[in-house]
Amino acid sequence: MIYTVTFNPAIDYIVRMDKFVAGATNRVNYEQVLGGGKGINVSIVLKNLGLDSTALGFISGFTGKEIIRQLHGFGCQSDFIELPNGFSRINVKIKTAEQETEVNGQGPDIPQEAIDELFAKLDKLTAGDTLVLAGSIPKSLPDDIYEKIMAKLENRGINIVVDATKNLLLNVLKYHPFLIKPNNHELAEMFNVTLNSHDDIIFYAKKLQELGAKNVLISMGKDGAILVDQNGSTIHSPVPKGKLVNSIGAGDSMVAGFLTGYYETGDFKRAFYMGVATGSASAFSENLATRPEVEALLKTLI
Ligand SMILES: Nc1ncnc2c1ncn2[C@@H]1O[C@H](COP(=O)(O)OP(=O)(O)OP(=O)(O)O)[C@@H](O)[C@H]1O
Ligand SMILES: O=P(O)(O)OC[C@@]1(O)O[C@H](CO)[C@@H](O)[C@@H]1O
Repeated sequence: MIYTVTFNPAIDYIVRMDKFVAGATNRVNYEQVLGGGKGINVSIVLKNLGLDSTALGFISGFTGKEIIRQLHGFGCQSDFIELPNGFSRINVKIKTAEQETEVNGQGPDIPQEAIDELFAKLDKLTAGDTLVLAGSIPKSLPDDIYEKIMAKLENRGINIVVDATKNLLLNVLKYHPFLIKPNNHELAEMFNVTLNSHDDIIFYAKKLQELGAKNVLISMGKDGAILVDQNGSTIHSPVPKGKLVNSIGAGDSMVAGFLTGYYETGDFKRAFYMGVATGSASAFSENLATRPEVEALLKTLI
């Protein structure tokens, strides 16, 4: 079974307007309310591609109920821990033709008993399971929480995927995650460098491998992606042709596509192209990628 963990799920309130002026009253001409957060997006796209998963994490309040309602609407399973306090955050994504502005909520505090409950659920995972740890964690938690989860699950034959930034990611590398997916900006930030070429990106992706990651997938938005896999092969792919509509969740879709390609074929090259096609299929659509959209783009890549 695949499990995803979202520590800080969100309602994504996506609005479009001609122009956004800070300090003024702005009126939208399009709005959408989507249940999200990185792990939840991964679960939705996995389901769209034909793979079952169980979404874990913490949920709270009226927004939490809506997130679960939408997730179940996609046919996904969930086993969230309901917090007694606060409400799951609302993340506002403001889009104009020129720019995207995000205002992400902070989310509820997570008490120690709720963390213990999550650890008890994770303790039931067995060899052959996959665990996707994705997204930021609320301010109330220490930034070694992913590390603690991985330490507990070490040597149990569980494939762990981590999609996180900075220390949250760097601290888990010694536990040999199966897959990590920083974007090129996050990679540069981690090493405090400027990345000027694909060779630079490959060099630092390999450094992440030296630090312990097995497969390193670097996403580069409209410039495609690079994979350095556990067998030492490196592949680059541009994105397929299409029109950008909404890139929110493109990275999560890429993770879901990679896992689907890998579990269907055991082939990293196929997994990589499936990841790129799935990321782009989401970027080219208002909603997260569907299987027919992914298959259509995949044909243009390989
Ligand atoms: N403008 C775009 N055009 C085509 N494909 C895109 C575009 N943006 C993203 N993608 C696809 O999605 C993949 C992941 O995108 P990106 O690098 O933006 O991830 P990310 O930064 O993790 O995104 P997010 O945090 O918004 O989910 C890219 O490698 C590419 O395949
Ligand atoms: O604050 P985090 O957890 O880093 O990111 C949260 C978020 O931006 O990520 C998803 C897109 O990847 C959205 O559904 C959600 O709003």
